[in-house]
Amino acid sequence: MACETLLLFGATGDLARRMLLPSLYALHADGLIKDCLQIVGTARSELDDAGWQDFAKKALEEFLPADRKNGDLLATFLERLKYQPLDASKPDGFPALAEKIGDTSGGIAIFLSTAPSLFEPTIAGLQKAGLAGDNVRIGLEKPLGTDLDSSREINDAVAAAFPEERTFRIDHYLGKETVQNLLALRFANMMFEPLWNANGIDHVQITVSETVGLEGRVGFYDGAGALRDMVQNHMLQLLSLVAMEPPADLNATAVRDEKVKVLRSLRKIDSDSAATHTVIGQYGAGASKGEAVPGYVDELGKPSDTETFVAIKAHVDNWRWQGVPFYLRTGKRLPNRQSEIFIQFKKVPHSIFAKRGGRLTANKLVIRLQPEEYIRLLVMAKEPGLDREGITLREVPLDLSLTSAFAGTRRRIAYERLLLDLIEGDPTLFVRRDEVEAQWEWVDAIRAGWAANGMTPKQYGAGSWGPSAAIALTERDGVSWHD
Ligand SMILES: NC(=O)C1=CN([C@@H]2O[C@H](COP(=O)(O)OP(=O)(O)OC[C@H]3O[C@@H](n4cnc5c(N)ncnc54)[C@H](OP(=O)(O)O)[C@@H]3O)[C@@H](O)[C@H]2O)C=CC1
Ligand SMILES: O=C1O[C@H](COP(=O)(O)O)[C@@H](O)[C@H](O)[C@H]1O
Repeated sequence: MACETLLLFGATGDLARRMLLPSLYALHADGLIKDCLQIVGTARSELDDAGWQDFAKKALEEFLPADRKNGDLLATFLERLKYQPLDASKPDGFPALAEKIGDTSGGIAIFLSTAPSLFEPTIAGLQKAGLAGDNVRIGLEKPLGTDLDSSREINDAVAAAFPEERTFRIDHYLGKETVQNLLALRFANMMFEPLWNANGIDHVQITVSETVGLEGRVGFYDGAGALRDMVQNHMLQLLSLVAMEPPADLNATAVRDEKVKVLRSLRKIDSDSAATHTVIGQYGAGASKGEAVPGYVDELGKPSDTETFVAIKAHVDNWRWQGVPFYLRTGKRLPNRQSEIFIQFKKVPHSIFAKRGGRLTANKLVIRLQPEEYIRLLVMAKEPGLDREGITLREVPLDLSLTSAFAGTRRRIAYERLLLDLIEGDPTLFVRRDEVEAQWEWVDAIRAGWAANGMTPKQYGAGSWGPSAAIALTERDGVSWHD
């Protein structure tokens, strides 16, 4: 039987250059994909096989870490690569693509790394050329629409050719090692689960902060904004992993069933609550990592009301999380690149140290996703001494540095895992249609609330933690952001 093909749309794009080709090289170098698997790239650019191999070689030279570069492996990797020029918006080029692929009996894993406006014609073309059979899976890069309606349209177009079990929607955060570790932390340890609810937890914070600005993605970002670019997908996926019930199994259905229950339990933020439960900002000129940087509209070259920062106070209305706020915050041009989940536990019900001067701070758990990966539990300890003038208690960290605990293990980039799962057909770390749609439904209501309240982004200086209103959002509840 013939071997499988990986068919990559958007083969000449930025994502292919920075992430997909380096990830595929890593899978090749580690012997994780079959020797016979061919990688067929396609885009409009008029390249031949050698031209795309050259493109890939340059991308790998630029984006592979020095210790991963190996001339022999690079040569054998490039031999896998074939290229077919194609305008995916037109059906006539697809038969030539099918011909390039050749024998499809080994199956095809398709990855659409193109704008979603191309998904519909691409799928129609694939179908017509006989490239959408039972042994074909399709991976879809985000964004999956701009709202619930457009997302449904995309999902319907995909579903016309690919049933849900062969549709793999990418959220690259699910491929990150520490995100998966969240499942291990919660469900492979006995100590957290009894406290992982409204009785034990005061509030949760999820921060995904970036130092970068527009990074050349002007056209896309200004039409999206932080809510749709980051919250609708990555942050709601993180929230659902933090808040979900223990799945009965690690299989795709069990995990996704539990996540979607959380997403459906999110309390709607609408025109009544948008102004009190959300804050939007847009960066002005400032400094990033010590260097002066222009503001968003200067980078963009025109006035804009697009938010580059959003903070939200969310609630999961179910038994487990009643009364526990989930504060979400994400933005561009913030002081650090830092993604983390911060769990603030409740205070002990009674302090036996109070009369002796001992002051208690409630426990905290920090799950740092990037740039470093660690899990840190802050616990109270007594300072050594004879305590003649009272007991001094201090918060001390119990640290699990994943980087050092697994020092001999290479940290893979998210797309390595996701591409391998797509090739092998494991959907666990991909997003199901009902999840995406629940995410859009929640986000759409927020956007409608902003419009109804005439909310526009407040300015914040590049290099700051967003508008001061974002600080007020939590301080009103007596909570400080964990910076
Ligand atoms: N870059 C990133 O970091 C991220 C990107 N994404 C998403 O991934 C997708 C790809 O992003 P990115 O690589 O940055 O985008 P680019 O604009 O860099 O690349 C787009 C790719 O699509 C191809 N393309 C454009 N029009 C057509 C067409 N009519 N027919 C066939 N191919 C076409 C382009 O090649 P050519 O011009 O030769 O046709 C190119 O290969 C986008 O949806 C983006 O939002 C998501 C998360 C992060
Ligand atoms: O999907 C996206 O994610 C990146 C951030 O990803 P990370 O892995 O670097 O945290 C973000 O910059 C981009 O705007 C967004 O589209």
